Amino acid sequence: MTALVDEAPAQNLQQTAVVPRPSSAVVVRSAYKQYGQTAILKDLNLTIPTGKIYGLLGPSGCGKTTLLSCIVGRLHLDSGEIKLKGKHISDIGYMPQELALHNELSIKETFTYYGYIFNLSNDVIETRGRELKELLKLPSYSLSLNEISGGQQRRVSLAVAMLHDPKLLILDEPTVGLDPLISQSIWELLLDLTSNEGKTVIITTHYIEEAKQSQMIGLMRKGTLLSEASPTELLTSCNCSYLEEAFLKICQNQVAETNSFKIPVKQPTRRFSYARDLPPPPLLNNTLFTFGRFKAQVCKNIYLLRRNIPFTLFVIFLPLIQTVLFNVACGHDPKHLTLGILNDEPVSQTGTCSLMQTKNCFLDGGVPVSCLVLERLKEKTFELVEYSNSDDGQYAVSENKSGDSFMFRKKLQ
Ligand SMILES: Nc1ncnc2c1ncn2[C@@H]1O[C@H](COP(=O)(O)OP(=O)(O)OP(=O)(O)O)[C@@H](O)[C@H]1O
Repeated sequence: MTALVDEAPAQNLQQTAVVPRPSSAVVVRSAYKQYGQTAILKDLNLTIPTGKIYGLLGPSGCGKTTLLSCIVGRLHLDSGEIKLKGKHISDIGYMPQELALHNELSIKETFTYYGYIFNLSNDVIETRGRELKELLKLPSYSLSLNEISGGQQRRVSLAVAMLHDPKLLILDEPTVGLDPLISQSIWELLLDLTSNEGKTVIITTHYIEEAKQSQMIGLMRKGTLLSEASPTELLTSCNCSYLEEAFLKICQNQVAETNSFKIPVKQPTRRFSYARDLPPPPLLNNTLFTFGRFKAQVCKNIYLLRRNIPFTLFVIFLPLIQTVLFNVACGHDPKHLTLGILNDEPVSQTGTCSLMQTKNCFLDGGVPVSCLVLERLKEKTFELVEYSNSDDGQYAVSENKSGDSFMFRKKLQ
């Protein structure tokens, strides 16, 4: 078993109860995750109340994205537990840190594609799309994603996460690189969604001060949660005016505690060797086929093919050309192919097959079999060059219609 790095356990300012609150939208208990030999999440506990914005803060590389990926089921925990209030994938809207959109699709086509995935009707997609376009100040519907800026693409990605009106929104750095006014309008939208529509939002951000608008803040460092409290509680308990300052103090306290008491990190209660022993994903999906997804994929492929006419023509006409070439090349008799035949069977005194003989059956001693074969070959398109055995030597030369000479070697007796 790999020893996990020694870190102080999380000091939850607000609550350390193991039993989740009944209204919690997400509960994570004793979460462990490692990549290779490196532990990324270490005994992480986190509780996200329903109907609130939960700001997950922490320095780059502390494991925020890994945690969110485990919550949405993209990654599996090595041990521990994640419980979600929602049971279906459509209860979650996830905006990943890296943009996972098709750059060739237009904004409208992107909405249609993701709308179909979540079984939305065309009318709902149209109405929700227009609302989100307005709210998030998106550019023209007809522009494709590779024609708009990175910030605009992030807003399209946010709109896609919100399109199906999920109960839980998981947003990985939605405001990075955005105009402060647009960032502020996004925060206002999120506040409205939580206070008026009872949605829950988990948001990660590098801008610690903007997270002040969350109702709950989780401070993460090196794979553990240092603190989980409301912004006011954090500021009061640390006696600070700014969250940055409070975060710094909490980190310093953690380092001091680790150094003075050498607090060992709690080891995982269970370690697993086989994939089948891994904790179950938070959302179970037992469906083999979803019509909405199928429709979305077909639709997306049609959009992409429409964008690339030469490729589409190639895809349609290549099988056509292949079929014609196959039919021309295979299954025909070769034309103008000179075929020489050395007939060792005595056929007649003149050494040639007589047409008269073909009237009799060869079993009655009438037509030699070789003559029948030759008759059939003459019906074909070969140019036959015949030579019959007349015992006059070991070689014989003959010519075809074009005047080419052929030499047959007689079989030695
Ligand atoms: N697929 C992977 N294989 C190996 N290591 C990985 C993998 N993905 C992430 N890591 C490592 O896990 C650690 C945590 O990464 P993660 O993306 O969760 O951090 P983060 O807190 O979201 O950082 P940021 O704020 O910069 O996005 C990093 O050290 C990263 O190098």
